Amino acid sequence: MDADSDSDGSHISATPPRDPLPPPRLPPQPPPKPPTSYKSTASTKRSSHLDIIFKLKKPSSSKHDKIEPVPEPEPKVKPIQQPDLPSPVGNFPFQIRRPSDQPHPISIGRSLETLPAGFFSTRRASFSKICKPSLNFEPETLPEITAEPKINGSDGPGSTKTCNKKLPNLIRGDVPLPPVKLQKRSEEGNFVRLNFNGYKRKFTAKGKKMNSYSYKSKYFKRSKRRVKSEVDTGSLCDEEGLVSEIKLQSKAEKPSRCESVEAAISAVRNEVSDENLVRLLKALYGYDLFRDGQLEAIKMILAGKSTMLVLPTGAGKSLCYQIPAVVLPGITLVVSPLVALMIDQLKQLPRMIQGGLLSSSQGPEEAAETLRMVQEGSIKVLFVSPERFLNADFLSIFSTLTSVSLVVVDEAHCVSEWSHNFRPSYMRLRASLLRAKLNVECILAMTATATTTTLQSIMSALEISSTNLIQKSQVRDNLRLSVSLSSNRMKDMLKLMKSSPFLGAQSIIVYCKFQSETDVISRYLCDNNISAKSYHSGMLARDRSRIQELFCANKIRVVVATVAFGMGIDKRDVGAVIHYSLPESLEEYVQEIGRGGRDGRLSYCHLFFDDVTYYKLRSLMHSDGVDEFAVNKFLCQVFADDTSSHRKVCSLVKESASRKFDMKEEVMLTLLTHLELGETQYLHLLPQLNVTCTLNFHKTSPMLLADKDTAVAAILKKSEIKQGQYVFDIPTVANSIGVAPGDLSNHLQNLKAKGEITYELKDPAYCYKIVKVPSDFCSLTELLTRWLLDIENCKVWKLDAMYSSAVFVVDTCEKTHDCNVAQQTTCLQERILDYFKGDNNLDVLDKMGQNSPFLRADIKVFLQSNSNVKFTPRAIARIMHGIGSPAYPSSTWSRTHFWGRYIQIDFKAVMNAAKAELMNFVGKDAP
Ligand SMILES: Nc1ncnc2c1ncn2[C@@H]1O[C@H](COP(=O)(O)OP(=O)(O)OP(=O)(O)O)[C@@H](O)[C@H]1O
Repeated sequence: MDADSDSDGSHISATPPRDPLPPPRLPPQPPPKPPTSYKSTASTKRSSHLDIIFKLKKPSSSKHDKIEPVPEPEPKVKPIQQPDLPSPVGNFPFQIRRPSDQPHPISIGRSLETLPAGFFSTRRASFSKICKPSLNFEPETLPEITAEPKINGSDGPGSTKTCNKKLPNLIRGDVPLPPVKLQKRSEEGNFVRLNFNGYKRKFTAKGKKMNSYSYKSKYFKRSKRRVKSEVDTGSLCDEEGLVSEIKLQSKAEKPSRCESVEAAISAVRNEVSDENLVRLLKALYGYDLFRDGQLEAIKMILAGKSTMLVLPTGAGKSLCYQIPAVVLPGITLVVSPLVALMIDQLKQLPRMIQGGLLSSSQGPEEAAETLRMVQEGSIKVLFVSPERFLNADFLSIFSTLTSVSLVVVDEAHCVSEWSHNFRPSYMRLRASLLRAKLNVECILAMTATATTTTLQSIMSALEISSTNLIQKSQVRDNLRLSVSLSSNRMKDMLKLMKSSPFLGAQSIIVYCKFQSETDVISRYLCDNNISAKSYHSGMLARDRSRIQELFCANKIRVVVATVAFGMGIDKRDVGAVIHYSLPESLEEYVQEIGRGGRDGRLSYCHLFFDDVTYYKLRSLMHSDGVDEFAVNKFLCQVFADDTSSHRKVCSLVKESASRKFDMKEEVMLTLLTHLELGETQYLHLLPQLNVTCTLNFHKTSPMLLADKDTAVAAILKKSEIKQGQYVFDIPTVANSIGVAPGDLSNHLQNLKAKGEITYELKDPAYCYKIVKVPSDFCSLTELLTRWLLDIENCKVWKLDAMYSSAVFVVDTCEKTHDCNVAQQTTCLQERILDYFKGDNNLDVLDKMGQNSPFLRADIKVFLQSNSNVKFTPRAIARIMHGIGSPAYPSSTWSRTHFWGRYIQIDFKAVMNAAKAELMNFVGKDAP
C-alpha cells in the first residue's frame, strides 16, 4: 500500500484527553484461523454489525447520485459538509432492496484494451447503411479474423512452417515438431519493441544501421539531459552505466553459439534427459548446473504436466519456463501482474529467445506489430497482463491461429484472495477458462511466497495435482536476518548504515511504507553523506526506470523505496536490505528481502519496527472493507439496466460509482469479477472504456450527416447539447444501433480522419453484459459481503503475524541475553517457515485496545458537530482511525480533530461504538 495517512488534525477535543500510552501487550492469543473458504461462511447469518446508514437530523434533499462540490468544513467542531454519500437504502431500520426499475443512466468511450483500429480491417462496419439489429458487432461473437491465417499454415513465399494443426504441448516421439527456429539476434536482440518511457527503443546490433528510434538518437539525448539535471542537483549519476548496459544488450550473438543452442534444443526434443537439459542450459545461459528444483520443474513441464513451483526469490524460477519455451512447439504466454515486471522479464530473456509483450500502455501500432509477430510465429515468449484475457480479439488469435504450448502464471499467489497480493483480474486465470479460450493443457504457476492455504487455492483454480507441487524453502540461506524495536528509526538506521557489515555493502535497498517517507529518508541519508534516491509509484515511470537503471549500474548506492521497488528487480549484488517500516505481511517481507544476495553471497537484512507504524498499518487494513448495504446498492445498480436484452453493454463509471457506494475501484472490480467467475455467472466483463464522448461537428451540418450515417443520427438522438457540444454516452448510442462500443469508437475515428468531427472521451468505466439477473439479491449480497469481510480479516491477521514475529524475535533475543545476527536469523527463519506451513501454531499478538472511556463521548460530539452529514458506523470508524475513503476523503475529513484519534482501538470496537451512538442519535431524533 502506497499511501500516506498522516493526520495533521488539531488536538482539540470536547472530551478529556485520551490515554497517551498504548494498551498493555496482551498475552499471546490462539491464532485466528485464516478463512479457508468463503462458501462455508456464506450461508451463516448476517454479520452482527447491522449495516445501517443513518441520516442525521436534517434530511438531505439532494439526489444520491448527484455530486456536489465539497464545501470547506468550518474549523473546530463545526459541521463538515459531505459531498457525495451513500444514501440510505429504504427507511431506517436498514432494508435490502431489489434493483429498482428505473433505467440506469449509462455512459461510455474508447477501449483501453481493444486492438488497434485496422488490425482486423474486415471487422469494420459501414455505418452509412447499417445497423440493422440483426447485425452482431459484439467483439466476442464476431468472426474475429477473416484474413488468411499466416502462421502454421502459411503458403506464402518464404514460409518455413507447414503445420495447420495445433500441436500438443507434450513431447512425444510420435508428435511431429516444427524445426528449431531460433532468432539469430543480429538484428534486434530479444526486444521486439519496447515502449520505454513512452519512446520506442529498438536495440540493434553493434555496427548495424540504427532505426529512427535508436538509443543513440532520441533516448540517448534525453538521458543526457536528465543526467545533467541530476548532476546539477547534486546527485551522482552519469550516463556511462546506462549506455554500457544498453550496448551490452545490443551485442549480436555469434553464429556458432546459435548453432550449439539449436543442436541442444534438438537433442532435448529427441530425448528429455538430464544430460541434454544441462547441455541446453550451458548453451543458452552459460551455466554449468541447475539449481535446486529447476531440473525437476522443467522435466515436469516438458512431460506436459501442469506444475506448481514454489522457489525462493532469486532462485531462478524464470529459467524454468524459458527452457521449456524454446523446446515446446508453440508459444509460451507469461501472465504478469505489472507492466514494469514484464519489461524486466523481457529484458532478462536470453538473447536466443525471441520475446514480446502486450500492455495497455502500448500504442496501437506497437500492439499490432507484436500480434503480427505472434501470428508469424516469431515470438516464443509473450508477456501479457491478466486483463488481456478480457480482450476477445486477443483470445481469438490463440483459439484459432496460434498454438499455445504453455501458460505461465507468474506471481501466482495473486490468484488467491488469501494471499497478501490478491488481484481480481487473476481470478480470470482458471484452468477451465484457459483451456477453453487458449486450448492449452499445461500450466505453470510460480511464486516465492505462498502459505499452504494460498497454495491450495492456486492449485485448485489452476487444476494442478498435488503430486505436481515442487516446493523448496522460501527463504534463502545466504540472507542474514535481524530485527530491532526502535523509537527513533532515522537515527538508528543511520547508525546501522555507518557500522559493519552495512558500511561495506555496495548496494542497499531501504524499504518504507509511505511514499512521503522515502523522500524524507533519502534526503536525510544524502545530508549524512550516503548517496540515496527515493523510488515510489507516485513518481513518473520515466524517473523510476532511470533510478532503477542507475542503481543496477552502481551509480546510486542506496534506493529508499516503497513496495513498488520489488518484483522483477534482479540486481545480483544487493548487499543489504533494510526495512525502515514494518511490512504488511511475512510474504511481503520475504519478497523484499529476496532482492538481497541474488549472487549467492551474504546479504544483511535488518527490520526496524515500532508501534506507531503498526497501528497505522492496522487501520489501513480496513480501508477496503465494505458493508452489506453498500454491496446491495452496488448490485442494484449493476443489474438496474434494462435486462430484457442480454446483448446490451452496461457500464459503471469508476469514479462516480466509487464515491456513490463508498467503495474503492479495486473492490468494485473484485465484486464484478466475482459476479462473472463465481459459481453462477451473472455477467460478462468487457474491457474497460472511457464512456463519455464530447463531440463537435465541423464540415457537414449534423442533420445532413445524420441522413447519411446511422451512427450520427443515433448520436443526435441520444446527446445532450452542452455549450454547443454534443455530449453522449458511447454504450447508449452503440446499444441503440446494435453495434459494439469499440466499433462505434472506430467509426468516430474514421469521421475524425475525414475532418467531419472532433471529439474527446472521458470517464473510464467498467463495462459488462448481463448474463443472468440474480434471483435472490439478499443471499447474493450476504455471500459477497461475507467473502469481502473474510478477506479483510485475513489481511489484518497477516499484519498481526508479521508484527508478532518481529516482537517474538526481539523478545527471544532479550531473554537469552545473547543477541547476535546468526541467532536472530535462525529464530526468524523458523517463524517464517511455520507461517508458510500454516500449521496455525503461530502465536499472534492482539495488541489493539477494545475500548476507551472517551470513545462514545467523542463520537457523540463528532455526530453533533456534523449533524447535516450521513454516516455509517464504518465511515465513523474510518475517520476515528484516520483513513480516508472515496466518499469521506482524507482531504476533507483529516481536518476534524477526531481524525485518527482512536487508531489504537480495534476497528470493529470503534464501529460498534459508532453504531450504538448512531442508534442513540436517531432514537433521540425520531419524532
Ligand atoms: N542454474 C543457475 N545457475 C546460475 N545462475 C542462475 C541459475 N538459474 C538462474 N540463475 C540466475 O539467478 C538470477 C535470479 O533468477 P530469476 O530472476 O529467475 O529468479 P526468480 O526466482 O524469478 O526471482 P524472483 O522471484 O525474485 O523474481 C538470475 O540472474 C538468473 O540468471
